[in-house]
Formats: sequence, structure tokens, C-alpha cells
Amino acid sequence: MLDQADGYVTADGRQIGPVVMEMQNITLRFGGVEAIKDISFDIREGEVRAIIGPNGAGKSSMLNVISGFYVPQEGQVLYKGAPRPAMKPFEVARQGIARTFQNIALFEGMSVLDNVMTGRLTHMKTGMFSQALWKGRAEAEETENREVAEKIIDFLEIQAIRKTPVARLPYGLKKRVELARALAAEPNLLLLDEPMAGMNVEEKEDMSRFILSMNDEFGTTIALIEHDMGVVMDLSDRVVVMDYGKKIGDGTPDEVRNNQDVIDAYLGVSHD
Ligand SMILES: Nc1ncnc2c1ncn2[C@@H]1O[C@H](COP(=O)(O)OP(=O)(O)OP(=O)(O)O)[C@@H](O)[C@H]1O
Repeated sequence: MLDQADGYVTADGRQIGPVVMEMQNITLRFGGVEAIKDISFDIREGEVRAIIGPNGAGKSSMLNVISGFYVPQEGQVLYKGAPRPAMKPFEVARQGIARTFQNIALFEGMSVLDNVMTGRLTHMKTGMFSQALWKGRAEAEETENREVAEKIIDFLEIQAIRKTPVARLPYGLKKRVELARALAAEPNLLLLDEPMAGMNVEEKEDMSRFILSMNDEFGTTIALIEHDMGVVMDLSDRVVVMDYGKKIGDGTPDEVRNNQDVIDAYLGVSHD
């Protein structure tokens, strides 16, 4: 039913909408290295879309194209039906796209709450000048942003550490705080860069649960890249598989799991 333009309903009753982002024949080069070779796929509203592949397959490069950080030499990215020009990070954020990073990028000296509040920056309308003139308006906005941040802190079950400086937290919790900050932006599209990397089994299970409930509760469209094929199979509606810069598979987890090219890539069989 994936060819229905308006979307479809999943086996577990979730509504998947129309295509929000379309990658058309993307090629990205770094000097002589072709990191992405003529890849096309789309991301639908409300789905959890994974991009997986072995080391060096081109996943991070692809996430950076999706986020607008890299502009491909060939092909184009359509967002909500319109070609997307080169953009600055704040313009990407204004379009409702948020992301997390593989190497956690938090303000280590700041508390969890303050870090999550930085996720609200794109929603702050009151500039310094009008803050000076309209104190009431600035205060109302601050309260509203704080309420959203607190709601997300509750949702991700990190209330107990809301005042703790991030530097003191273990790795798994830092990853969750980063997720909270991205979610605080109330994004339409959330990009997760190897959300489970470096986690133990229990932390991976927690992270999977939060990703799924975020998608369910807020209807957030999620695109994630991951090295480990196992962890994304239970999470994702559809999976793109990359190997040596090429797309070698695209479909439901079951379709991808049974694709011989995918099996070979993960077993290290050469594709020359
Ligand atoms: N900034 C860059 N400059 C030059 N080459 C790059 C750059 N970024 C990536 N590459 C090259 O592009 C190819 C794809 O790398 P990329 O990091 O996108 O793969 P990946 O699938 O994310 O790998 P990993 O799982 O190891 O993070 C590799 O050959 C890599 O060396």
C-alpha cells in the first residue's frame, strides 16, 4: 500500500501521511571520493525511516544532505514538494527540522533544563529590543517555552536530573537529554544520528521505547541512521540500506532483511 499518495495505515494502526521529503538522484563527492552515488528515496509524514549500512557506507553524508548541511553536486532535495536551496542551520531549524549528533553536542556546564531550553530558541519571537520595551511579553514567552521544556523532560523521564549539570551524567542519559533538546524544538522532522551508538542493551531498549512513543504521541516524523541493523528493525516502518555510497535496498524491515544484497553487505561480501 506504499504507493498510495495520501498515505496508509500501518499494521499497528498508525497513520502514515504523504511524502514530506524526497531525495532525487543525490550524488555527493568529497574531492575524488563519491560518498553518495545517485540515490533516491522519500520520507513520509509520521513514519520512522531508517538509513542503515556498514562503516563508510555514506550514512552520515546522507543525514547531512537531509539536514541541509551538505548540498549535493547532483540531484535535488524536495521538502514539502518544493526544491530546497542551500540553507544555514537556523533556516533549517525554522523549517521544523531538528537533529541529534553522533558525538553528543550539549552544553556540558549547563543544567539539563537549560540545555533543553536551548531547543526552544527558534520559537522565541521576542528579540532583545522588544524585551526591553515589552517585559510582559518576554515573560509570557519564557513561561510558555519553559512549560514545553518541562513537558518534554517529563515525557523522557528525566525529571530527577533536570537541575544536574550535563557533564555529571552518564553517556546514556546525555543521549536522552540531547533527544529532549531536539524534541523541545517541536520539529516536524527529527533526524537522529546513530541514537543507540555506544549504549548498553538496557539503554538501547529505553531509547527505542522513547523513539517509538515520541513518534506515536507527537506524530513526529523520524529519520535515523544506524550502523547496527538489529536495533532499527523493530523501530522502523521503512529502511534504506546503503553500501559503498549506493542504495542496495529499500523497503519494510522484512523486505530488507530478506534482500540478498543486504545480507551480503553485512556479511562483508564484495560488490565489485
Ligand atoms: N568531510 C569529508 N571529507 C572527505 N571524505 C569524507 C567526508 N565525509 C565522509 N567522507 C567519506 O565518504 C565516505 C562515506 O562516509 P560517511 O561518514 O558518510 O559514512 P558512514 O556510513 O556514516 O560511516 P560510519 O558508519 O563509519 O560513520 C567515506 O569514504 C568517507 O571517508
